[in-house]
This record gives sequence, structure tokens and C-alpha cells, in this order.
Amino acid sequence: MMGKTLLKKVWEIHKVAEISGGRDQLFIGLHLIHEVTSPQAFSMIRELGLKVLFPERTFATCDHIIPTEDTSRPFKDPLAEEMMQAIEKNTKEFGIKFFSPETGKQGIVHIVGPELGLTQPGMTIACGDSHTATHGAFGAIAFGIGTSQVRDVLATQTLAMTPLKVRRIEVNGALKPGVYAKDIILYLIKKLGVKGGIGYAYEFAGSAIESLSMEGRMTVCNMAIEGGARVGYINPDETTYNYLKGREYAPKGNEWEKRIEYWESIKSDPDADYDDIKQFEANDIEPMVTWGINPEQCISITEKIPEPKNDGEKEALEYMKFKPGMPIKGVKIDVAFIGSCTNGRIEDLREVAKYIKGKKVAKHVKAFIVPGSMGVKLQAEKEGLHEIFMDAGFEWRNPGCSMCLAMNPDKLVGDQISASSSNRNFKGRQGSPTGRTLLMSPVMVAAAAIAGEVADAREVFNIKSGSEGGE
Ligand SMILES: CC(C)[C@H](C(=O)O)[C@@H](O)C(=O)O
Ligand code: SF4
Repeated sequence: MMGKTLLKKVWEIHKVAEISGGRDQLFIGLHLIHEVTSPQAFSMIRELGLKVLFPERTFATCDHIIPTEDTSRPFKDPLAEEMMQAIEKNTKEFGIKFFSPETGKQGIVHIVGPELGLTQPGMTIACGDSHTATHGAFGAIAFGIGTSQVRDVLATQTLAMTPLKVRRIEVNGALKPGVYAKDIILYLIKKLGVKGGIGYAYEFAGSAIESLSMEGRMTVCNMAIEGGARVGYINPDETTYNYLKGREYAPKGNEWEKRIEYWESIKSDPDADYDDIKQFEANDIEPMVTWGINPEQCISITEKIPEPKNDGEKEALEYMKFKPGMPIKGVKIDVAFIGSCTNGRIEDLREVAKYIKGKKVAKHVKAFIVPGSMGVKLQAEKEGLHEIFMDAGFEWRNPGCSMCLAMNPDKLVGDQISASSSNRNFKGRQGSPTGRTLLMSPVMVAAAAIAGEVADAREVFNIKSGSEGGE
């Protein structure tokens, strides 16, 4: 008999029953909520006269609507204030822990969970947010759910789920200097398509993936959904355990050793039965930039914008006001945004600080950095990174989703072009119906901010072979 994948093992451990339509009822170990997709779920619970079954398994934060400049209450936007009050009330009434700004632990839900050690290998994790696969970086089965499923988890701590196939995606070899986790995932989405992962869980593996830090692994898993895969994960290893050890909610004392045994046991077996395997070479990956309106529409910084091959690409070129044959390098930018659950972690900020020290943001560019959480902000300030950013002309903000989705006051204006470290370049994504988003790694965003146009960070920052790269 063939071995099993992590997905299969964790699924079997959490399976409560088989139900109609080929679905399984899965126990959900950890439930994370935020202010956007939870209010209606709580209303339904109230209307049905139900309780939250395991309030100690749900944790809340506020990230999407929170302003990053003036955070004083009441928020200036009445809708944001209303949503904040709703999550305060709901978590209080149902006995759920809320990482509010007053606790000093607020931040983007996918940054807070790992940072506090809530996210652990071998768990099932659900959250009413499509980027929940981020937590799969720890070897958890983590997926986004809709509001009615948030209700189901609150009421029953279980979900009805259709089993997934598993595609192992190996990236082997070493990344070139100036090439990052973000470039890996953009490259993979380009190769496999934005719909390529539908029905699959993506298991990311191979030496290039294994040598990533936890931050880099989270960046890769974060965008699994952009490739159509609801789940993305990486088998846990020493890197995972070292990151987790000592964090607030991580197991302590004897429990730690026992848990490691469990974590080791749920890894994919060497002879695991995969539905598909794809292999790539890290050496083929260059710094990537999107030119279109979905993350698959991307090229390396050295390439030219392609001739459109289908209606989708035609539509993208029209929206972006780009011409085929035009190099992406040299496209003038208006805004530079560093942050989001893809690239708003401490390691991203350290890497940017390392290169922009002593440099200046181009005069016409509005550049700002939004730490992913209060924890990230505090750590960055301890290390003096904020001073490097501000000296260079970046604004240093308070944590939240910010211009990733622009549900708060941080918005593009008109058809402005933003160089963004986030994960979605959909039409109108960053707050203006005609706004244009170019996705790239945080170091590439920093290079664009300084050059005033899309640039090769390796040239702007003199990143040469032999220097370190590839987080
Ligand atoms: C608001 C929320 C439901 C949404 C998601 O599910 O992803 C957001 O986080 C996003 O990135 O578009
Ligand atoms: S940072 Fe962006 S992608 Fe992440 S949860 Fe917030 S809005 Fe969604």
C-alpha cells in the first residue's frame, strides 16, 4: 500500500462522519474570525437561538476596515465604527477572545494566528477569508470559508467539506539573489494558471521551498488560492518548530515533546500517493511583476508585455492601458505599498530596510509601509527599521489590511498605478474603479518607490550573486 499525504492524514484524524454528496464532516481545531465576514454569522446564531459550541477555539481580530493613520475612536468612517462595535459586542457576548487594538495584538488575521503560536502543524483551521491557506505554511490544513460556514463552525465546530486531490509542487535548487518567495508563487501561478488548482490542495515541496523561512513559506501558501487551490501547505520541519517554540499559544513543557511527535507523524510519507506532481527549478525564477488583472498575468522584470493570447488578456491590456511589446521595466508608478497578509511580516520589513537605508523615495511617489500586526510594528520599531523607512520618505503606518483591499481610507485615486506587495491585482482592487495594481515582492516595491518606476531591484540595490537572497 502506498503512503499518505499530510492532507489525507490530517483529514482522516479530523473526520467526524461521512455525509451526503460525497462530503465529510470535519472537526475544525482552530477558527479565526475578522470583522467583515463574521457579523451575519453571529446574527444567524442569535436568530436560531444557538450558542457557540467551543468559544475557546475561536479567535478574533480586526483588520480590513481599520484605519492606518488616525486610529482614534470612534473611527471617522461610521461603517467602520459600526463593524468594530459589532465584533466587540459579538466576541464579548459569546465569550470569544478578541485581539483588539487595546490588547496590543491586533493585526491581519493571517499574521496574528502564526505570530501568537495559534497556528500549529496537523490542525484543521478555518476562517471566513480566502487567504486562510497562509496557515498551511505550518503543515496545517487551512482554508477559507463563507459566512454561512462561519455560522456552522461557531455552532458545531465542524464543517461539511468535499475531499481534495493533492498536487505536489516541487521547486528545487537555490533561488538567485534578489529573488524571493513572492516571485516563486507568482511564477507558479503563471505556469499553472489561476484556475489550475481548482479541486486540489497544493503541497509545496523541494529544496527551494524547504530552505525558505516561515515568513517566506507563508507568502507562498498565502497565494495558493490565487492559483485556484483552496488549500496550500508545506510539511512541518525544524524551521517550523523553531519558529513556534516559545510563542504565546504554542505548547509548553512536556506537551511540546508530545506535540512534536504528532507533528512528525502527520508529514507526507516519502511514498505518498499524489494525484499529480509538478517540478520546477528555482534557478529559472526571476523577480516577477504582474502586468494584468489577475496574478497569472505576470512576467519577469526582464520581459516585455506579451501579445494578448485570449479575450482575458485583451481585457487586461485595455484596463491597464499597456501595449504589447512594452517592457514592464520603466512603467512609472504613483504609489508604493508594502504590507498585507502576503508580505507584511517582520522579515519583509527587514529585507526592505536593508536595501533602502540611505536612499530616497522618488518625489512623485506616495510610498507607505503598513506592518501586518502590532507585533510586527513593535518589533520593527525595536530594531529601528521605522526610522530607516521614514528617512527614505516612506510613511510608517498602523497595522491592518490597508490598501491591499482598500476597505479603509487608504485608496488609489483615478487610474493611479501602484507597485504593491499584496496578492490581488483585480480591477478596482485598491480602492479606485480604474486603479492599476502591479504585484511584486516587497524589495521590488521598494526599488520601484526609489526609481519612481518599475525597476529591477538587483540593479537599484546592487544585489549581486554571492550576496544573500531568497527568503
Ligand atoms: C474581505 C474578505 C472576505 C476578503 C477575502 O475573503 O479574501 C479579503 O480578505 C480579500 O483579500 O479579498
Ligand atoms: S491583507 Fe489583503 S488579502 Fe490579506 S486578508 Fe487583508 S484584504 Fe485579504
